[in-house]
Amino acid sequence: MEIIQITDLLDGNGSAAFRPTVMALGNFDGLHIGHQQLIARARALAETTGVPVSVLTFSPHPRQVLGKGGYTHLLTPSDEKMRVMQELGVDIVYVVHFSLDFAALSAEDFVFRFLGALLPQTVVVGFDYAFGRGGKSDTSQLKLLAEQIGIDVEIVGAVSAYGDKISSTLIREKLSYGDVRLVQELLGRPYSISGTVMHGEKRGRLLGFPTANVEPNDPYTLPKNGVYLVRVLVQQTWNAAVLNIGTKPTFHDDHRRTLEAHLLDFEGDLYGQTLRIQLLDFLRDEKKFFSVDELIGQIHADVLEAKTRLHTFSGISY
Ligand SMILES: Cc1cc2nc3c(=O)[nH]c(=O)nc-3n(C[C@H](O)[C@H](O)[C@H](O)COP(=O)(O)O)c2cc1C
Ligand SMILES: Nc1ncnc2c1ncn2[C@@H]1O[C@H](COP(=O)(O)OP(=O)(O)O)[C@@H](O)[C@H]1O
Repeated sequence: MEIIQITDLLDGNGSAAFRPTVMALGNFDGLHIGHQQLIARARALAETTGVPVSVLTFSPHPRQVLGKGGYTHLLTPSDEKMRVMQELGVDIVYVVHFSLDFAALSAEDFVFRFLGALLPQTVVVGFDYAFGRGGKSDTSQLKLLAEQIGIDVEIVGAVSAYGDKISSTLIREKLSYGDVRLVQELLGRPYSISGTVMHGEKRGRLLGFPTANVEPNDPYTLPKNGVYLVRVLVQQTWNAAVLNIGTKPTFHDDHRRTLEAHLLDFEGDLYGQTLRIQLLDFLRDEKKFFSVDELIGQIHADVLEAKTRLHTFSGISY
C-alpha cells in the first residue's frame, strides 16, 4: 500500500504525480464495519474498471483542528488506520494535511481545485458526507460539482447494528460503558491500543502481579475504568493478559489514569517496548480496596475469570 502525504492545496499543479483511481472519501475514525463496506464498494468499482482503489483521508483529524478544545480522542490513530486499510486491500492512501486554510476551501474549490487534481474516476462517500467550508455541503452538491468535471459519485447508505446506525460516536459511547465485546462486533475486530512500556511505581511485582505500564502512543479514546481481558502483542507473539485501566484508588486519591497489563504466562523485561493491546472482554469495575491483601485476592480471581473466558475467544483471528 502506497501512502502519499499531501501538504498543499495543489492548485492544479500537482496532477503529474497522480493517476486515476476509485477513491473513498472520509475521516474513517474507527474503520468500523460501515466504513469497511464503503471501502469494499470502492474496491469492487475499482476492480471492474481495472484501476487502483484509493482512500482520501485527513490528518490531523478535522475535529482536532477545528474542535473547541482543539483536541479529540481517536479510535484509530494514523498507524492503526494504515494497518487496517492495508488489510482491507486499499492500494493508495492520500493523507491530506488538514489545516485552517484547507477547512476554509469553498465546496467549488474543494472539488475543482483539489479533488480534480487527484484524478479520481469515481469517488465513493457515505450518505452523510459533508465537505467544504464549515462542512456545509452534502452529497447532492458533491454530485453536482464533481460530475461537471467528469467524476462519478457513488453514495453508500448507512450500516446498522441492533437498530443503531454504526458510527464513530456510537463506538465511543459503547467504550464509555466498557462494552468492548459489542465494540468488537461494530469494528469487525477487537478494539486496540498501542503504547510504550514505561516505569511505574514498582509495586506490581511486590503484589505478585508485575504490570507493564503502557503509555498510549496517541490520544486514544479509552474505555471506562475497569479490569479487562486482553491480548498483548509482544514482539510478534500474542499473550493473554488482564488489564487495569484507572487511577488505582486503593493507593491514590487522585492519580492520573493508567493502563497496566499483567501478562498471564510471561516473565521478562518489557520496559521500552511497544505493545499492542486488544480489548476482548470487560471483567469488572475498578474498586478501592481497604487492604492490599483484598486487592491481591481480587486480582487472583480476575486471572481465574480471565482464563475461563479466554476459551470463548479462541476463534478470533488477530
Ligand atoms: C488485574 C488487575 C486488577 C486491578 N484492579 C485494581 C483495583 O480494582 N483497584 C486498584 O486500586 N488497583 C487495581 N489494580 C492496580 C494495582 O493497584 C496496580 O497494578 C499496582 O498498584 C501496581 O502498580 P505499578 O505497576 O505502577 O507498580 C489492578 C491491577 C491488575 C493487574
Ligand atoms: N507477566 C508480566 N506481566 C507484565 N510485566 C511483566 C511480567 N513479568 C515481568 N514483567 C516486567 O515487570 C515490569 C512491571 O513490574 P512492576 O513491579 O509492576 O513495575 P512498574 O511499576 O515499573 O510497572 C514490566 O514493565 C515488565 O518489564
